[in-house]
Amino acid sequence: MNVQVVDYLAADAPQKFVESLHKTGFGVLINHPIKQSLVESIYKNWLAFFNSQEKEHYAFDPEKQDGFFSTEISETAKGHSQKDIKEYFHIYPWGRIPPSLKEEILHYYELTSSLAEELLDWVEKHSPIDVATRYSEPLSNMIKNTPNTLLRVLHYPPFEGKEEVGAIRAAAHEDINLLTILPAANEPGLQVQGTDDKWVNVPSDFGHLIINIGDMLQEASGGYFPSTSHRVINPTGNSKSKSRVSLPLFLHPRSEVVLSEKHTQASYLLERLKELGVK
Ligand SMILES: O=C(O)CCC(=O)C(=O)O
Ligand SMILES: [Fe+2]
Repeated sequence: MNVQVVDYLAADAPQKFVESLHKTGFGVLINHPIKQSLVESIYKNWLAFFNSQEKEHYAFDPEKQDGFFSTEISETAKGHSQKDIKEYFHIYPWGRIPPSLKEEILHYYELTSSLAEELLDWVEKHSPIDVATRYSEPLSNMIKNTPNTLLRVLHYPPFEGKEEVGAIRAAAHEDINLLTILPAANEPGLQVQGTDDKWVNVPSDFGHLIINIGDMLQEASGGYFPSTSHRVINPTGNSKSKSRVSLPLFLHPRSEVVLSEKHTQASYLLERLKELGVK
């Protein structure tokens, strides 16, 4: 398993990046257009929010799925019995967002969503012809004007010694969506599982932009792009006393977009949520 670190500005970037996605389900970009100062500011401002009581005013809406999800109701990965050790806030442009954080986070949402359109064009252009003919419409089109793309601000709290034995920050899982864009977190821990089942660290230097395939692109590409398992392991040493903040953008097609002969975005999502027992 060798996740490539690709220079976004290099002439052969699209080809190298898409090859890494095909082989590992992950690709990492440097020299990309998302400013590190913006990411750092978001981490700082949202850490202050998570450390305040204000979050309690935004308890998540079970129907709409926007708002704050506490550690008590945090998700349990498929096939696992313990909750992940994390809390998070789900941002949709149409959803509830704390007013003082709104402008910055929506700016980030727009920037990364438009970068995603370019990256989906790269994926399409470098898909083998028999794979590309499966796409019901251009991949970048699938996310145009979508209300379904979700930005999750994640806070993994410092360890207090009271954590349940066996629980981890984020248990092994695959993402359900088309593509995920994730700036490197402020602390390490992200790992991906290779075809030999071994876990390897994803290159996550501060400033790296990590992109991974979700189940919907695996479905749409007939398995050519694998939705690989990943996880966030627990901190050791000094890192135990530190919060970890991360910011995955889960790109979702519009609900009516056809992914495969079997599924639209909506039917696929419903099937997966039923499996997870949340619908
Ligand atoms: O926190 C991270 O680095 C990854 C989070 C993740 O994989 C997820 O929320 O799906
Ligand atoms: Fe994930």
